[in-house]
Amino acid sequence: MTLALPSFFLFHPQLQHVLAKMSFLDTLLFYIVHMVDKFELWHRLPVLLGLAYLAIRRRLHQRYNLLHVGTMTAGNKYDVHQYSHRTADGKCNHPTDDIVGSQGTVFGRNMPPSTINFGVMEPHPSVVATKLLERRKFVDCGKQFNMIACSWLQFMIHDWIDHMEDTHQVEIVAPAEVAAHCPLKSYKFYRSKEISTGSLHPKTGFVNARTPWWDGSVIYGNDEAGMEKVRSYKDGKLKISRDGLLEHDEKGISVSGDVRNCWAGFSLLQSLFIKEHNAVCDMLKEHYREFDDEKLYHHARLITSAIIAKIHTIDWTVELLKTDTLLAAMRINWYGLLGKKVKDSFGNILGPELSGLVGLKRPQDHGVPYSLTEEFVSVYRMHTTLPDKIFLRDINSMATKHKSSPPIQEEYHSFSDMIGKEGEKRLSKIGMEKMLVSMGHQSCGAITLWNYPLWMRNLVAHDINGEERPDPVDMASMEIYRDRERKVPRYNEFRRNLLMIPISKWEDLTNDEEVIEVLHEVYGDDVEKLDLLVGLHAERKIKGFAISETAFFIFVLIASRRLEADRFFTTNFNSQTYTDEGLEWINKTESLKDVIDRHFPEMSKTWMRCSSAFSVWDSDANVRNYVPLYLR
Ligand code: HEM
Repeated sequence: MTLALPSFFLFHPQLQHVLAKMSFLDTLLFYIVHMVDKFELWHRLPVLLGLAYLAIRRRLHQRYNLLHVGTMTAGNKYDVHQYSHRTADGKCNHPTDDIVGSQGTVFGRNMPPSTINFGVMEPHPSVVATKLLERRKFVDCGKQFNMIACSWLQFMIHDWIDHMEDTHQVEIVAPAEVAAHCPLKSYKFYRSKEISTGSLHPKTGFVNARTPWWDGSVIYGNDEAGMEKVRSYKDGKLKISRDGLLEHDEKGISVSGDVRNCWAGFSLLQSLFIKEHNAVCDMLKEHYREFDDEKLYHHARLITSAIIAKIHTIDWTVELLKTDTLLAAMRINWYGLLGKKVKDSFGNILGPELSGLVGLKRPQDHGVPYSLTEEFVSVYRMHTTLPDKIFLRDINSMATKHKSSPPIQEEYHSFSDMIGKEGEKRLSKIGMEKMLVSMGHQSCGAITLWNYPLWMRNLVAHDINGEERPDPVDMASMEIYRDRERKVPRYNEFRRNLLMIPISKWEDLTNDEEVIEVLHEVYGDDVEKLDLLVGLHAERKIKGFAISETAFFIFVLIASRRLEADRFFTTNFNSQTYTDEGLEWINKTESLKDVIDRHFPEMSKTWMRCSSAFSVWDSDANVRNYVPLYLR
């Protein structure tokens, strides 16, 4: 039995194709979602109804937006009991296939590769970058998100994804129309490495150089060699220098799990979580005297990775999507509808909705082996969050009653000076505490058009080993090229594939007349041509959201998947694998502020007025709301 299609979708063959595959129940659920979307309603609904909408959406995306790229079994069976820890390269996590999720596996997809045949140069990426992306005047995020939150983004990206490159180069030459405004008239870069998948659809895929699991590889490395480099081989600990910052090799490159395109704020977070790892080792050693270096390392890695995942879930994301519904949704992902107290007392006995995804009896991949996806990479292109300068605070002065000190006027650094080896040198002069307090007080860039840092249009990018490349690149235009090269659908096709209502005119996207005028200039009247990155930055935002709704729906699917598909957050999230004390450590850590308090006991008391370490530190704390969350 089929239901009549809403008129919005009748003209879009790909979507009809998806609907044709839907069961009767899913078609019905899709109609509910679609009706709510027509009235742009879900985020205005009371919390419980909003949660129901998101639950339906997630179910639909789990069924229709997970595409495996490659053959279904790539690896071998193995004895899970031999691997009660995370391996260096991400192997041996999936219960029956040792390769799934390991370094060097192929990116999955949330939708078929783009079917619309615009050329990779249409319109020219440098035109798009110059006319629609490049920063005119820095737009910040207000008090919602600070530079720690921005660095956290990169800290996570470098845990999960990095497209491997080919040896063939592409050259992009700016056309005459914009050449005078492009810092680089031409630049070269390597194509993304595309390999045959051995399956029919898609026939090719792109390779992830990092382990896609939430395994802390940003500090632990992505393979044996990376792991060996960072371990001290004493009491399970990782290498860290006396000033609390990363150690450096003879070339001045930091010793850490990931060194590519790093900047001082990113390396600061790496140091903070190495400190955390080492503190966990001390705690474990005190309670489990029989543990040797190896056991301490593996347990501390599991615990620290879980803390990172928990902070991202119930602290960072809650600040990114600051609404009651998302506060409830993210806490449900970790603790379930019944909340922390019930879960702490009884464990995960009632399944994903009531007890959360963490601690489920079995990992759940919805029939598609775990990987991160091309679309996930694309929606995380958030370089507009990076500012032009980093302002330093004087932490020796007295904090004012707003727990703030003005930036030291003469003490700021151009952002580009904070990158790579130069950035590391500056960071060691600034020191960890001053940098953390300064980043806490500075708002990061807003995810909007005309906010792409100009300095990134002439960027010296790094090789995988942190060495500077000889040829600078124009990141703004390269990002446009990358999505097209990887056949990620453009904005409108992307929305249709995500069961969202496509736009039919520029006014559906934004009210900003100036933006509409330039969209016309670049894309004419053809909304199908609109690049995903531009659409995500132009889209009207939901109140409280720092990102677009389109990007958010990919997060709804993938944020859950990172937890529910991972054996170490499900079957093995128990005291046998983590130890009792380890679970207790994770349990009592609810936020980044808790981690900061552990290592800098006076810092938040003196400098942080707000509730989360990811909002601007001199902003007001959340006002206590006496209405229970689910009744709001
Ligand atoms: C100093 C800070 C940063 C620098 C220098 C930097 C630089 C780069 C470079 C050179 C690439 C590779 C581009 C390519 O070859 O396609 C890249 C990729 C990327 N960056 Fe950044 N980035 C920085 C911060 C961030 C932040 C804050 C985010 C926020 C989410 C971010 C998200 C991404 C994503 C999603 C990719 C694509 C990865 C892939 O293709 O697999 N980056 N970045």
